[in-house]
Amino acid sequence: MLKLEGVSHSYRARSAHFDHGTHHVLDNVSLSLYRGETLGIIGRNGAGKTTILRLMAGIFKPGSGRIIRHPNASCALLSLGLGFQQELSGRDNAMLSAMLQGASRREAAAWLADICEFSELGQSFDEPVKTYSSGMRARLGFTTALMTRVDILLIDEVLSVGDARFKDKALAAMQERIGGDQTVVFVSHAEGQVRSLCDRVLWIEHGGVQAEGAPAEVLARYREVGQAGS
Ligand SMILES: Nc1ncnc2c1ncn2[C@@H]1O[C@H](COP(=O)(O)OP(=O)(O)OP(=O)(O)O)[C@@H](O)[C@H]1O
Repeated sequence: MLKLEGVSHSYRARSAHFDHGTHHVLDNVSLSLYRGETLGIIGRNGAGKTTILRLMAGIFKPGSGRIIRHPNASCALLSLGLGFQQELSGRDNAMLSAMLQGASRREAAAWLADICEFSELGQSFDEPVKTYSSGMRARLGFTTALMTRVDILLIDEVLSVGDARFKDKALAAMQERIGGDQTVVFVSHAEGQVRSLCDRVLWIEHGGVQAEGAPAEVLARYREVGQAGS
């Protein structure tokens, strides 16, 4: 569905600690994403997980290497920090999402009703998003994500916030969605979620892939190294 071939990515850095003002985040990373699988990406804070998702989504272009996406495969990045128009209400943001995905008027109306119900935002659904708490944003972000119909779903930590009851409900709904033929890349620090949702896991560190394989094995190695380093 999607392939990264020898991809490198750097950011401009203000600090002189970085190489001539350049912060090299990914160095020659190659990976393949297969149709219908859920690929987990783990790694410490700052390892480059979000950067990989943004490259996959086409938000960034790689400094070098190639990103090859299956022709006609649609792709959406679901991230809590991205995507909402702060001045608009939850409803208008959801409407915008539906329209961007080419929904008809009837589909959009059904979509709004579903988002309103699942997110349990009540009257706040019609308030501007800028007035939402982080948990409310998470509910809107997750629910909009859940209703999104795309070939490749890139999920950046959207299941990690919110209260415990909503998190359980969200996880169950995502599990059902992933169980179908949805192709997913799932970035999370929540090991339990990675283990239960993913078919395969990639561990990113020091600019490259440290390990790749079955979730239990990769998580065990990741934990071992984390403990040795602490
Ligand atoms: N826009 C940017 N400009 C400069 N540096 C950036 C930018 N975005 C990310 N970085 C740096 O690139 C590195 C990788 O960031 P990234 O967000 O991809 O990490 P991450 O693995 O998703 O981390 P986390 O687990 O904390 O979300 C970090 O050191 C970060 O400071």
